[in-house]
Amino acid sequence: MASITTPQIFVALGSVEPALVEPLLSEHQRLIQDPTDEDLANADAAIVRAAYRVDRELLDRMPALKVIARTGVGTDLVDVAEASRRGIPVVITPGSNTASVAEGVFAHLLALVKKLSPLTALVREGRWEQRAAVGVGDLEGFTLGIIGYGRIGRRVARIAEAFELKVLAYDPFAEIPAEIRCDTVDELLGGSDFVTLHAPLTPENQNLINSDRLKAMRRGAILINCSRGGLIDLDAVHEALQSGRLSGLGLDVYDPEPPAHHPLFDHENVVLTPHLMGFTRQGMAHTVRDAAQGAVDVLAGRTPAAVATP
Ligand SMILES: O=C(O)[C@H](O)COP(=O)(O)O
Repeated sequence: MASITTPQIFVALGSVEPALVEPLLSEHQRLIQDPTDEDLANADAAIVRAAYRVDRELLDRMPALKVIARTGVGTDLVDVAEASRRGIPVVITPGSNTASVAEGVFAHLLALVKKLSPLTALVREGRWEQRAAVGVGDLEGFTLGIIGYGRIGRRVARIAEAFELKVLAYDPFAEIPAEIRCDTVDELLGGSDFVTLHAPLTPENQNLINSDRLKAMRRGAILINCSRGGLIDLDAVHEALQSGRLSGLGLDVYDPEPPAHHPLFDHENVVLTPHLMGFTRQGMAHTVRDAAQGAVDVLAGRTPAAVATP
């Protein structure tokens, strides 16, 4: 007589492409998008997108959960300590979208320096205004300050070399070559024409870029944030754009997401994307597959490639 096996349930918290997950699942495992309360109650594994909060209350609703798999490395919205207290590992996917995010930083930076959005608008309107070129710059010879020197920060530094940018880096936890290392955030801000953030959102890093820090920046600097929205104080940054302290701002991340409209969104020297510099076609394929594979590994009793520590 054939035995009846209860399927293992993978719930997607936030949208994931089924075609990336399903090939990794056995015939006794199934992926559920938009899970109901009952699906959550039966879930063995949760594949969690960046903007989805997994707190104590949600964990209570998933009593059968054996693994959480985050698409990416940022676990600021996952209560890793509580999950670990319940014996639930939190799989992460380091490296899966490093190139995507690092390239995204340069997409924002180049769009701002080369004024792509306003110039596109001019040509679209039939206005051939080459005098606008006086506002268009280059990267070569300027200094890029990188706050957070993990995988993504290091990748940004490598790409920066090809543009012949000078690089400075600050990270209290990472090893940084002496010739580019800054000992304080203010030292980095004061020495940089462009600043990009690659730090995790922790209680200490909340509003890392606030009005005092903005005063430490070079006049006319450009700020790019493709890490976590909570790292910057948007009101202070808006003021800095209006006063000319900042000449450009590139944002991929917000707090909360999706964000309410902020007046700085209307500023012409701003480039805005909806948290997908790490979730490009390629970034999505790698992060979702790595996360799903990690969950499959845990359920099979294998050690996953990487887990978050509380
Ligand atoms: O889930 C996502 O949206 C992507 O993996 C991006 O997440 P990240 O900002 O943590 O890389």
